[in-house]
Amino acid sequence: MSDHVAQSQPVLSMPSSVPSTLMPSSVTSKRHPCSSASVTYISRRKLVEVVDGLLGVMTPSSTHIKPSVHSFSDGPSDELCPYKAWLATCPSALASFDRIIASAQGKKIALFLDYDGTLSPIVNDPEKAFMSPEMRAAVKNVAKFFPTAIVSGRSRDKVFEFVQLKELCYAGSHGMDIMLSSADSESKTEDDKETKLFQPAS
Ligand SMILES: O=P(O)(O)OC[C@H]1O[C@H](O[C@H]2O[C@H](CO)[C@@H](O)[C@H](O)[C@H]2O)[C@H](O)[C@@H](O)[C@@H]1O
Repeated sequence: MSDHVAQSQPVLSMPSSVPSTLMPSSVTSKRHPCSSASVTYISRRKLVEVVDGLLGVMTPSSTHIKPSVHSFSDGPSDELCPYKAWLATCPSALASFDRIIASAQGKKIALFLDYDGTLSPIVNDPEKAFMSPEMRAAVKNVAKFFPTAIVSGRSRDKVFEFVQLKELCYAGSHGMDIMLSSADSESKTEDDKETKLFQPAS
């Protein structure tokens, strides 16, 4: 998350493709005073509702494999257990939702999601790591409010094949291959589409 122009409320950019009829009353869209961009103001209650909906669907498929104590602990003292020390500095985002919401205040929010073990359950056959319709709907919903990207070790095409949401950005091959959202590209020229869709990694 990066600092942004908001004063008391989070300020989120909304894709222009979202019809105003779909916007709940706690979300308003206004022309940004300093540019032609449309800026969406979302209430804290709505922010919690939208993100909480995604987390609710995501929690069961998220991998929570606690490493064996034997592989990490050198002795009986908790203080010596590297896994616990690591957790203290890198707590689970799913268990830190309140802190994340608090620190989102006044920031522009973008959402970066992993695919395997986050949006899909871990299964034996990688070709069958399907995303549930509920998960797809939850991700589609958050993408109405925040720029949303999936970053994966898989190829970009494979992740798109599973997810099938044009409104997202996709980074495949651990970020080496990036495709921006193509949801609003229909009206653009072929040159513009090429520039927008295929961004070389730097
Ligand atoms: O960066 P990610 O989106 O987390 O991708 C990492 C790897 O995901 C896939 O493998 C993992 O999921 C498989 C399906 O559930 C599972 O069978 C495998 O054990 C997991 O490691 C994918 O097959 C790999 O190519 C990705 O690098």
